[in-house]
Amino acid sequence: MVEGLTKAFGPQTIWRDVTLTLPEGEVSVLLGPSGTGKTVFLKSLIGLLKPERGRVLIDGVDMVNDPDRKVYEARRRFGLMFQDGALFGSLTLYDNIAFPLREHTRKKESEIRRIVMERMEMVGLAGEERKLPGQISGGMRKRAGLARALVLDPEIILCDEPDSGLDPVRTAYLSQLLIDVNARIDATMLIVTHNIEIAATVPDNIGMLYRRDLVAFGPREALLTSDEPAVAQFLHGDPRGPIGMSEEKDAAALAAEAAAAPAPRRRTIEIPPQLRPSPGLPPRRGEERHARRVDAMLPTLPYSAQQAIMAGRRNRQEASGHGGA
Ligand SMILES: Nc1ncnc2c1ncn2[C@@H]1O[C@H](COP(=O)(O)OP(=O)(O)OP(=O)(O)O)[C@@H](O)[C@H]1O
Repeated sequence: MVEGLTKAFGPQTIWRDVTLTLPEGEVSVLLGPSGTGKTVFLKSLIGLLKPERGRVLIDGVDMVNDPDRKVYEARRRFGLMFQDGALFGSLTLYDNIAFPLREHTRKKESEIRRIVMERMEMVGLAGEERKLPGQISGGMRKRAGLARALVLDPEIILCDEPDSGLDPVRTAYLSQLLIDVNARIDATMLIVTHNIEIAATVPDNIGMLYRRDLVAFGPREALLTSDEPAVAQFLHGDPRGPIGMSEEKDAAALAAEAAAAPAPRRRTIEIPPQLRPSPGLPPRRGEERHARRVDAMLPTLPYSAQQAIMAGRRNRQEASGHGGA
């Protein structure tokens, strides 16, 4: 749970008064233009960066204000998947993935071996144990990073741009892998990405950081149908709108833009079905909890979001009625 979090570097406020609760066992995506502080946000959640104000509560431990020893202990509850896999270049994949177990636990090598092999199998890297990070593709490095994030049985998994540098096919595989991991271990997940395809198909919830603020956080359908100008511009990848090249446009620039060419009505985004776990895996418990939460908030959501949620449920029922997944 994040409460009133504010982070600045010197005079530069990155974001302020961010409050949100990551729903337990659900998958959430954090979107936002480059430089809005998404990575800084992830680092603040695990106590690597210290915001000036606010709290991050993980099972009673405040990752911002509690003593380092407690924060370090609580960090074990997180699995972290960084952009480039953040692997040690001189260690084999096996030793990279075993690293947190050797560092944080007193498990015997035989037990470590069992866990590492199981996680490598889970991410499709069985047989690659002896390779060095420099000998494998970027996609494999990311999967190795994910395997390493999983060895301590995390309750919360944070992924920083898991798709960066991947082609669309590898990105689709990785999306499926993230959903499968969620189905297997029921961890709370937060994925930072610019990738609209991931945002549209993977999460239960989406949030967006913009103008030093968490402008929205809610069910996937609510964000994807949002008419908030910055959210709609971002989702459509449109140069017209409040988001500028390197910073927000000021009011004069926006007025000049509107006078030069009034923005056409944007098409509503077609909301694709959310990915389901691969055959043979259990249903996601987070999905069931999400459905119950959404039921409770449904009347408070905009009409377009309600429609999208109901349509998605109808499609799912029809698909399962016809024997589909
Ligand atoms: N340790 C630091 N010291 C000073 N400024 C920093 C530090 N880390 C990040 N920043 C600044 O904070 C801002 C947000 O950076 P961050 O990497 O979190 O953005 P982001 O939203 O993840 O961007 P991108 O999507 O491009 O990765 C940037 O302006 C960056 O220069």
